[in-house]
Formats: sequence, structure tokens, C-alpha cells
Amino acid sequence: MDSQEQQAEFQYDTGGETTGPMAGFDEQKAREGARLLLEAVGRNPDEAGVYDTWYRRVPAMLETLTEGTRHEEKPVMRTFEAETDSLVVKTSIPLHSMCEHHLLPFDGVAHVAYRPDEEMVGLSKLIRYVRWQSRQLTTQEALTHDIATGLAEELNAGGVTVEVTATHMCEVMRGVETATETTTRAEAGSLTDADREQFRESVRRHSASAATR
Ligand SMILES: Nc1nc2c(ncn2[C@@H]2O[C@H](COP(=O)(O)OP(=O)(O)OP(=O)(O)O)[C@@H](O)[C@H]2O)c(=O)[nH]1
Ligand SMILES: [Zn+2]
Repeated sequence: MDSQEQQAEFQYDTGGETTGPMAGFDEQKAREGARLLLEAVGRNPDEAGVYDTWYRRVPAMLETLTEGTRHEEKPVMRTFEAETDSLVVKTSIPLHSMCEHHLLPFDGVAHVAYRPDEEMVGLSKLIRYVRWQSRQLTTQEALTHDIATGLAEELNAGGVTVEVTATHMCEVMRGVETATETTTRAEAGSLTDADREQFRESVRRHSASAATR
């Protein structure tokens, strides 16, 4: 099949709407891909039940779940003058991301700590930042690293440490078909042994109290 024939196969009725590419996200390609995937699994993409799936829902879902690759979607990390230089620890931030190997979700929690230098950030921004970074196709290791280095830069922090524990649907629903937890850690900037111990203690205390809930 030559490339012209291949292109012809991608044509379909757009209902008269203009579908120009969005900044950093190609809606047209997402539609073509989703349509082809339906065909690959033996579904007729023009059936009423799945027409909107490839035409609207999957592209919109992908646009949302890749927000973390677009800087303009980053939450505003408003900072204010630091009132402490000791570690700020936030435990059990919900985390939902997508593995770049199988395009399936991995879900879990992130524990995040930073030592302010001259600036502090609103606590909710730590949650928003983890959510934003998670919205990309990635690996758990790379995501953990990205959260640590990204936060260190955003907050001009003395140091940042991040621990992520997650379960990968690609290991649960297919492949080894086993549900396990994976834990990854990353650090950026400079932390003292006392900072690390305080972080570990907070995570331990949090996990112990979560287990009795
Ligand atoms: N290191 C790492 N591996 C991951 C992550 N998400 C999924 N994987 C692994 O990616 C690997 C892909 O392995 P491959 O052998 O290339 O692909 P596969 O044949 O689908 O592998 P199986 O999952 O073992 O069936 C699997 O071992 C997954 O467990 C992640 O975030 N980090
Ligand atoms: Zn995977």
C-alpha cells in the first residue's frame, strides 16, 4: 500500500467541524488512531455506540491525560516568603499516571517533602503539581524523578525528596497478571540525614495509621 492509499484510509466524515490541531496535542491524529484501534479489535467505528468514542471521547481523554507534557497547563505555583526552613512533608497524595509501555494506568500515592529556602508554597499546590506531572505517558521511575527535580526548581527549595508507591494495571490485567506495589524514590537539591529520617518517619507513621483505618 503506498502512502497516498494509507492516507485515503484515514478519511472520514468530520461532521463539518474544523478540527485544527490543539497546541501540543494533535486531535486529528488521536481520532485517526482511536478509529483504527476500534477497527483492529473488530468493531465498526461508525456504530452508534462507539462513534463518539473515537471521534470525541478518546481524543479528549488523551488530551487531559497528557497535560503534564504541556507547560501552559502547569498549575500556578504561587510562593510566599518562607516562615520556616525545616522540612514540609505531605503524605499520600493520590497519583494516577499512564505507563508508556502499554498505555495502561498505574495508580498509587506520592509522598513529597521539601525544605524551603526563601519561599514556601501553598500546600494544595503540591497536590496540583503531582497531578499535573502524572499526566503523561511515562515510567514510575521517570515520574518520581520529574516530580522531585520539577518541585526543587519551582520552589527554589533547599532540597526535595519524593517517594511513589503504585500498582501497574499492565501487570494486573495482562502479562504477569499479578497485583503488586512498586516503590520508587528520588531526591533533588541537598537534604541532610536528619531531613531524610524525618521524611521516612512521616511516611512510616502515615502508613501505620492508614493500616489501622
Ligand atoms: N521499570 C519500569 N517498568 C515498567 C513500568 N511500567 C511497566 N513496566 C514494565 O515494562 C515491562 C515491559 O516489558 P516487555 O518485555 O518489553 O513487554 P511485555 O512483553 O509486555 O512484558 P510483560 O509485562 O512481562 O508481559 C514489563 O516488565 C512491565 O512490568 C515502569 O513504570 N517502570
Ligand atoms: Zn506497562
